[in-house]
Amino acid sequence: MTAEQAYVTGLHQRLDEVRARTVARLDEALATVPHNPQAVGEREAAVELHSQRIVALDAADSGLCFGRLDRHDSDVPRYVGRIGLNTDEGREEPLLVDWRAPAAQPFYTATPLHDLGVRRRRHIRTRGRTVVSVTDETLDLTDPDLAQRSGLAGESVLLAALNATRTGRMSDIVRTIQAEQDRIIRADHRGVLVVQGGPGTGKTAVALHRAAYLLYTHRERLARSGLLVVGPSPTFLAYIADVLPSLGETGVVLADLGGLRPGLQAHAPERPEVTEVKGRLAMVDVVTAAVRARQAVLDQPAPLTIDGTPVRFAKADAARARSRARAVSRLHNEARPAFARAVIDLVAHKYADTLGQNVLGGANLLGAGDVAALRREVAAEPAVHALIDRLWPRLTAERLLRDLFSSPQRLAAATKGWTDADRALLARPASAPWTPADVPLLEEADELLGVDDSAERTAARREKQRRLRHAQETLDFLHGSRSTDWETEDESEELSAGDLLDAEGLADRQEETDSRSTAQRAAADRTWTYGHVIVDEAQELSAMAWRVLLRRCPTRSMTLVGDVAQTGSAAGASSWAEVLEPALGPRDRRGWRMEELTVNYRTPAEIMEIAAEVLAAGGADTSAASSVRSTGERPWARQVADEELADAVAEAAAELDAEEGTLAVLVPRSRLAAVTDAVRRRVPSASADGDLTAGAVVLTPQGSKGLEFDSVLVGDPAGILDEGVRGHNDLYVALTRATQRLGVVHPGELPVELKGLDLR
Ligand SMILES: Nc1ncnc2c1ncn2[C@@H]1O[C@H](COP(=O)(O)OP(=O)(O)OP(=O)(O)O)[C@@H](O)[C@H]1O
Repeated sequence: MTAEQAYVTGLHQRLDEVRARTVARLDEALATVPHNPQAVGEREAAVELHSQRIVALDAADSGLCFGRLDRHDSDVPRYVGRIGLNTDEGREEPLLVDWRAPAAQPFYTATPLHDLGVRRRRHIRTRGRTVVSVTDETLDLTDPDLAQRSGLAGESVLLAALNATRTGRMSDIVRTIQAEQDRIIRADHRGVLVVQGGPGTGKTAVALHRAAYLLYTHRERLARSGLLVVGPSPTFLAYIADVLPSLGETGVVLADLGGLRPGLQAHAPERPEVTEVKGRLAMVDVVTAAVRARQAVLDQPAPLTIDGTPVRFAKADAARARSRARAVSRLHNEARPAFARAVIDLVAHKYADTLGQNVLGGANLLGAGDVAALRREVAAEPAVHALIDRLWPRLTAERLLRDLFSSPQRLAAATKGWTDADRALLARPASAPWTPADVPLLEEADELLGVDDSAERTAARREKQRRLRHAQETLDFLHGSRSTDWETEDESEELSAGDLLDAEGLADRQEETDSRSTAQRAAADRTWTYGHVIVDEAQELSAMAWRVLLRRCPTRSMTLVGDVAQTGSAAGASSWAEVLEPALGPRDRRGWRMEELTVNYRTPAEIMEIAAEVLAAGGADTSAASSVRSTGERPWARQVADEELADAVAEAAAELDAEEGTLAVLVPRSRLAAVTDAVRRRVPSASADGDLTAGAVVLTPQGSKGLEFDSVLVGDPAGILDEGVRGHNDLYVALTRATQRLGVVHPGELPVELKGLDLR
């Protein structure tokens, strides 16, 4: 241990040196005064690079080095840690190998049967900069202890990590990644990789470590294109938010479906049946029909008056203008200027016809120049613009959908062939808040609307002209104030700003450079396409949501992790093929490939036994992953009268809250408000807003997706079974959130699936 302490101290010294040098470089970059737009860009890039590096170095400080490999063919040990470090001279074996580098892989995957040249694997545990323990594994088949081992790498270190009390924030697992997880983390980035695994198999952990691995391995490409991680809810995103920064990676966009649209937080709750309808692929046709319905023709001719002259705009004119516009662009707003031009042309010609006839009482003798003048007159007429707005309004996605869902007539026209019951699910007032399931619909609408940016372009042109004028004035002033008295050589050789720049260059220089990071720019841009997209709890996504994600990632470099046995939403998937084939084609024929995780690291065996019964009763064709550990603590059930449920749950919550670690109370949605009130009265530290670090939290099973707690208390399991669209899956999710202990409080009979619980 003393030798390892000396080595680790050396590594920290090296880390400090590298950090000091990076800080100096950052200071240097900040101090430079860029003289042209390119230099501004270079400066920004240097500042970004050094700042990122400092963040990564700081993140690596805690637990810097955690492994050592002794190999058959080398006397020099290989140390594995959070980042790579080398000496200035560089030497064959780096001081520290980044856990993501190929040279570190044997630390995670070497076994006695496939030792990959490794003789001994050493796990080094540190607190701050102090080594607190060293655990060795010899990968020697003749080792007498070998038969005792389970095949888990670094078993005692792993079990210590798994038994640790939870904080309400997920932490990284770099020290104890298991071989089956490592294979997925390092899998080829191309194509769609689906990771199926039961609860607690580390899917989320693997997905996030894969993000860090890909950023390390494809840094150049992903630094430009960005990486998106999609999770099921804002609570979940808060839960995982620390993992990537702790691995030194901050440039990743984290979003849930409701937060994926720039500038919108669509998180209002919604009935599951409504979410299901909105998630159907048929909604593409509904949105398409809604857009086309806004490209109207007239029911009857529209009378117009241009400068006192009546002009009749007929139904056929509207139809002609519409076909002309549709021929110009598929996109509604982009086609609008063409529609406006067509209407103005048609009105101008009619106007010309009327005037020409009026003047001469016979054939129209007005020339092209006259018609052009009349056209300008027509274009200035407010009534014509009102007509254009009525027939082809400029639309935002938000306006389109609000108008659609709040109008029974529009809705009926856009959902031909639907049942009245399904249609009724879509109806809502215009003031209703947005929900996550609306986001794919809004995006679908954007795709059909496009943007009519002619106004922005005109404004940008004007702005550029303004800057040019200002720049020209500045240059004129500089020239004007320049000394004309060329007395000395020196002075004549002095360059003024005007010699180096023309007005255009100066105007460009005033244009703001975009100094936002890739992640910031990506998150603010709906049309951004990412280099890689990772989706957690991917089984929950609807067909419409898949379209959004595939649009964000046309290269299909994606990792989808989830468990089809945990699907709660009716819009989600019960088999990967069912959801992915329509969008991606068949498995393994370049459509998508699948990897599986098989070991449950979270839930103790005692609880998994019960959960497996629930899974089987729900008719799942998968079996639950096996647990790596047992706690010896039996899960229990307590029966209470229905009207006492909230108080009894609060009582039991207070008992569990006295135990170490975090606590979740999970109840059906219909009980959420009453139980939350009761629990908050008994356990004052309980969080009201889903803050997982508060100690105790009350959630629905749906809201607990992807999370974990030391203690879980399920209230009214029969209610969970009854209320959910896939009730057994919901109860399965609830039971498998526990890392240590589980209690169930039930009114009435205990559901048969839970008969294995100890009765209290
Ligand atoms: N190799 C590992 N070393 C240490 N801890 C691990 C390892 N793998 C998983 N864990 C821990 O197990 C727990 C479950 O992991 P995670 O949340 O990633 O599972 P999951 O498969 O996403 O679960 P679910 O589908 O139920 O949400 C976490 O606390 C995680 O840190």
